[in-house]
Amino acid sequence: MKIMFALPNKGRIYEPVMKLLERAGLKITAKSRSLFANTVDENIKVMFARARDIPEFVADGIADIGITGYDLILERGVEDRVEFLLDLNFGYAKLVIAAPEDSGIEKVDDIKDGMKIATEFPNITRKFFEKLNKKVEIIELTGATEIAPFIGVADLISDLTSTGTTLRLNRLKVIEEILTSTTRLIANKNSLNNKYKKEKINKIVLAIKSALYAEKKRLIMMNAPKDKIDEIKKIIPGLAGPTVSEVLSDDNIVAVHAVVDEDEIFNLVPKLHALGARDILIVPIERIL
Ligand SMILES: Nc1ncnc2c1ncn2[C@@H]1O[C@H](COP(=O)(O)OP(=O)(O)OP(=O)(O)O)[C@@H](O)[C@H]1O
Ligand SMILES: O=P(O)(O)OC[C@H]1O[C@H](OP(=O)(O)OP(=O)(O)O)[C@H](O)[C@@H]1O
Ligand SMILES: [Mg+2]
Repeated sequence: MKIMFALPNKGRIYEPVMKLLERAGLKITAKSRSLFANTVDENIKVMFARARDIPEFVADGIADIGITGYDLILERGVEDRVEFLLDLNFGYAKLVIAAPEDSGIEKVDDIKDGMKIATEFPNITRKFFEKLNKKVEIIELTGATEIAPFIGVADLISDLTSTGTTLRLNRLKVIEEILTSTTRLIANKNSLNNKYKKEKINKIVLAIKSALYAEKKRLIMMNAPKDKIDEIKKIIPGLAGPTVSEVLSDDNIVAVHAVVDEDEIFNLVPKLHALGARDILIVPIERIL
């Protein structure tokens, strides 16, 4: 029995998804006809689709698992029909309501019934205004939404913003945040009820999890004076404390290695150096299980 894994074929999250899978050891081989691909595991097949279509494919069981944006899952309205397995913590964007800087619209209360709002997210946006009991007109666009207020197509937009550059360049200001989105690993619920498929899916989850975890960690290795080892142990947080091993050529020196947070390295290295540690190596880690 095979697992079908749906991945974005292009767009913002294509590159980070490919890199993550490679780090997770789930390498994609033999990309045939560009829509399908094999992986290093002959029972895990990949299909490439638009990120926007992946929620539906996973909900319907066309794919057993998939990677796509949280925003796109909500827009399709399939959030109750899929299982959320992992937050991959990239593809960060906020869906916001924005208005032209000089529009006089400062807050949601300033939005009047009958105003037009352009968006690539008609369903989420409609629901948002329904909750507020406002009768706005939704204008569905498929991209470059930012232009809509300036060509008379809409009064406002509901669009994604990440760095804020696009909004700023187009002289638009945020009125309200609707949701925050990141990239997610999701699964079909029936697939998780199938013992064989569940086992395979768990393998994928573990592999991706270990790669995500390793991303923020570094392996630090050094030679240190034996008599300073207690002090060194105190300052190295490490996963399970450092490993200390003998250096054959020198009785007074020990080799130390430990896994530490990437963010700790900057402050840690000078302290280790001051304690006499030398040949300090900082190495990226591919996976931690
Ligand atoms: N500026 C951004 N920064 C980070 N993530 C983003 C940004 N814009 C969109 N995303 C996220 O990327 C995912 C896919 O969106 P994207 O727009 O890349 O897909 P697409 O519409 O298939 O590609 P394209 O826009 O190139 O046609 C969505 O879940 C979205 O939230
Ligand atoms: O806040 P920023 O970092 O500037 O990013 C926001 C922009 O990114 C997305 O567009 P994308 O590049 O996907 O183009 P699209 O509008 O054609 O989908 C989004 O729709 C915004 O336009
Ligand atoms: Mg886009």
